[in-house]
Amino acid sequence: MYIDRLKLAGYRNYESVELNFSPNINIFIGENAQGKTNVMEAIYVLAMAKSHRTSNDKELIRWSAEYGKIDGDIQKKYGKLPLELTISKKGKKAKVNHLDQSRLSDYIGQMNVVMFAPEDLNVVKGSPQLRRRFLDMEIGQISPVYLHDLSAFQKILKQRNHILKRNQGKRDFEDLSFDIYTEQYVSAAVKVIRKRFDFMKLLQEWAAPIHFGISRQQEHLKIQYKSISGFESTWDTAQMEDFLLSKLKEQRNKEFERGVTLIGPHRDDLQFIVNDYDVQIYGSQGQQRTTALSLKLAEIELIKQEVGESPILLLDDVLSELDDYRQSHLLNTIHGDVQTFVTTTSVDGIDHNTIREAKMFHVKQGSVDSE
Ligand SMILES: Nc1ncnc2c1ncn2[C@@H]1O[C@H](COP(=O)(O)OP(=O)(O)OP(=O)(O)O)[C@@H](O)[C@H]1O
Repeated sequence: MYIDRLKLAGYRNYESVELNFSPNINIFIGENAQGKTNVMEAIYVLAMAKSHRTSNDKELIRWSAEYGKIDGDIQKKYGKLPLELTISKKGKKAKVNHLDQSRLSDYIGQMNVVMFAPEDLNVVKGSPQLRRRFLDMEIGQISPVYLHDLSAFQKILKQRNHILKRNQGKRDFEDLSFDIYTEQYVSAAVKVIRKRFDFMKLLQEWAAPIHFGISRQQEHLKIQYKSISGFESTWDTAQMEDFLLSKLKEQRNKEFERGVTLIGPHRDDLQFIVNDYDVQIYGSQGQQRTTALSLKLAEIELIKQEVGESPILLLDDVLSELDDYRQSHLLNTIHGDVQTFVTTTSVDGIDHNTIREAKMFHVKQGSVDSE
């Protein structure tokens, strides 16, 4: 799939702009703080109904505007798909094919993007929260059911935490409604973890050979889902539910002592193993970078397989950061098949053939000129 046309109104530093893209490579050049990332972000938001760099939607609205609007035409195998997202102080409204969507979780996934930005390097070395967010966003793109399950889980977690907080410090607390919440919590938590396990397995299958290639046949990458509950990936749903319930019983007094739910997908993590050691702890910066790149390339392949179309690739400020070998590996993988957006302050350090083939956009203070 590719995005043909994008129109921004009242979005970040854009008052109003309309852009037509190449289905292949599009390069956005400009000095710092001119609005290059804002365009990448807008494409991402159009796909995910959420920014990759803030959870506060109000930041997306231009300072002087009442609302921000992103609309774009996506070309898919079966034809054109117009998407529209309006962000106001009251919330977000989405349209597919000019028709209002009542639920955002039904909207997400119409258009698939893979974003690779400098902060993605933190997926390996940053906090577990970043890795969980990575997982949730990626699974959500290919599985709307996952987004429903995740929001059901978050709701029940909040309710359960509320009871724990209200009764914090009590020992041997007995309450029927808490037991009912716990049962609902277990079933919602296991649904989320089950899907994460399945996704990780698929991602690992794609990422391992890609990583082997980028590391010049030197490194074997393994990605593991680290469940705080101690689940095994081979367990079925019933085994997981029994196990989680018994763990929660064991931890009951501790949970009331702390006033929060201590076990579940909100505490889980991912682990990246290269040649039997943990890259997060022992990996060099180059190895962490290669791992992050392998993950992104694996995501492209995974989306192709699951959705049946290539996602759109957004490379924000990272292409010139990669050495020649990694850059050419990336460009060979996507060549001619994946619509790609690149932002950069200078074309120095970017492969000449890529520049020759690309449509160039010059960005200056919220206005864009194309060549
Ligand atoms: N809500 C907003 N309303 C108006 N302007 C905004 C808003 N949010 C951010 N900006 C402006 O957008 C500009 C930053 O744009 P952007 O993040 O796209 O930079 P960039 O061109 O990618 O630069 P860099 O190369 O440094 O990453 C800044 O000038 C900032 O003040």
